[in-house]
Amino acid sequence: MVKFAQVVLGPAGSGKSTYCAELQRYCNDKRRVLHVINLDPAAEEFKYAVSVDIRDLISVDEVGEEMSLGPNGALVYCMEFMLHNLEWLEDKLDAFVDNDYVVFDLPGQIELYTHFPFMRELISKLHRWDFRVQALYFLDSQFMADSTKFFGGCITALSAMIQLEIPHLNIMSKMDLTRDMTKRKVDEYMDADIDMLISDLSRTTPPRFMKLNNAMGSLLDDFGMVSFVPLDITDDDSIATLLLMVDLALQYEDEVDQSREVPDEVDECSE
Ligand SMILES: Nc1nc2c(ncn2[C@@H]2O[C@H](COP(=O)(O)OP(=O)(O)OP(=O)(O)O)[C@@H](O)[C@H]2O)c(=O)[nH]1
Ligand SMILES: [Mg+2]
Repeated sequence: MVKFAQVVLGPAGSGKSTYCAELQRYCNDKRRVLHVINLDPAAEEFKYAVSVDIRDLISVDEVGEEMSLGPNGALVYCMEFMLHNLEWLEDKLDAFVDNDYVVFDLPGQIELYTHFPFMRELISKLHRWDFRVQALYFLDSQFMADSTKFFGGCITALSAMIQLEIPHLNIMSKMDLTRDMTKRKVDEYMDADIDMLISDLSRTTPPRFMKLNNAMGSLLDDFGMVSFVPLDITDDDSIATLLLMVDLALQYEDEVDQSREVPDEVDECSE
């Protein structure tokens, strides 16, 4: 029995929850079942139908009040609490059937993926529960404003990828906000030429950082971290292209086709 999961991560405000909502709408239109799981214990409202909500287990507000923790401490506590009570999540996910497609909407505090082992442990559990998992790391298009920002964003994406050790796609979200940029400029960032980025960076940083810039550049290049899939949430073709890429990576269609074939075989046997 196989299930499929996208984990949607990235900095605060990068468009993760909006993507989950739009992907759910798109899948509903195509009559494809998609469950969205909210794993943000500080979330306040949703634009999607929530199938599982971490706030039914624990929320930042409760923890903040009862333990006198600030918002980030409370968030870390909530994630730890969930990890210690993973049977709660397992029970909920057990209700889904073979080939169901699940999207995890995660909090925007990137230290949860880069400094703490929560996500890594959660993903290893998902694998044990027969999920094929794909990470989508969101950066929003304002990260293309300059190469310093872009570099910083790529480094956080790399850090998350190394921590999680699962198939990873970098997504450049909010592409509807880049309509006044030339296609050439956009293409330059979607599949960035590392030498060009480094020389751009060298113009804006003091000369003593040159070696560091070069080292970071070749690190990002080695991991293929400077290429992005553009996502314009206002365009269904853009959503379809991204979904197709993830489906191919997860071999979703193969699995669905195979399970469609099973009843025929059973019929043949019973004849
Ligand atoms: N123009 C535009 N705005 C967007 C897009 N996606 C999200 N937004 C806006 O950006 C803001 C943040 O979007 P969210 O989807 O809440 O971002 P998030 O990554 O879930 O944020 P956190 O949960 O705080 O980490 C909201 O005001 C959205 O309406 C997009 O594709 N285009
Ligand atoms: Mg969100």
